[in-house]
Amino acid sequence: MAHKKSLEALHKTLQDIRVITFLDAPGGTGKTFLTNLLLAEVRSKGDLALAMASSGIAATLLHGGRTAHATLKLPSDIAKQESPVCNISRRSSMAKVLRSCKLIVWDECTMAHKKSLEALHKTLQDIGGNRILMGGIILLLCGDFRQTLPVIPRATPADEVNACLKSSTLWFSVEVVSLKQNMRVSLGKSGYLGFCL
Ligand SMILES: Nc1ncnc2c1ncn2[C@@H]1O[C@H](COP(=O)(O)OP(=O)(O)OP(=O)(O)O)[C@@H](O)[C@H]1O
Repeated sequence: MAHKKSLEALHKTLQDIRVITFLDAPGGTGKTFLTNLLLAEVRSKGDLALAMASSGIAATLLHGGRTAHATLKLPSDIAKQESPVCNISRRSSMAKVLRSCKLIVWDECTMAHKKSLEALHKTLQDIGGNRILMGGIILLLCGDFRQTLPVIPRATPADEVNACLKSSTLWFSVEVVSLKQNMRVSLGKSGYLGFCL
């Protein structure tokens, strides 16, 4: 299997609650395929796995996926707030879901504002009543920084870089796993491979 090594590396980092795993995957390298495999693995054991994405279209590709804004109830003016949190109270049903969740997958995370990740971190700590990274819940971020960075209206490139996840203090806790083989091209016709390269 083409993803054997990446899957092993992912399994290893996903065991460690002291790190956030980032699946670095250029287009066509099988990120959606692998993510759905992991979601199915967790759910097949009867555990809860949440799937979300920064954009609606990416969310539709994940099994049971929803947008990050809808799932986490992120404030719409998150960039303007000093220290935002998700609009999820400790006693809400969503807090219950998050408390019993084994894995959270966030696809196209590179489009998210760094404050969204920080808001999730603070909210999970609050809900879990602890000071552990992400409240002790395993988080898998997926995306490709070579594609779209956060969209900040009327911003300079510097503002965009400053808003991106890599500028967050939480990025020091991120372990990167990379996918390199383009599965879409290698599985397709050789003519298409020539066209792409
Ligand atoms: N390990 C695999 N074995 C067989 N087919 C695979 C494997 N990984 C990916 N594929 C196939 O390769 C194609 C691209 O995979 P996928 O859509 O998961 O890539 P992606 O990284 O999410 O791409 P994009 O970022 O463009 O959405 C799909 O048709 C998928 O079924």
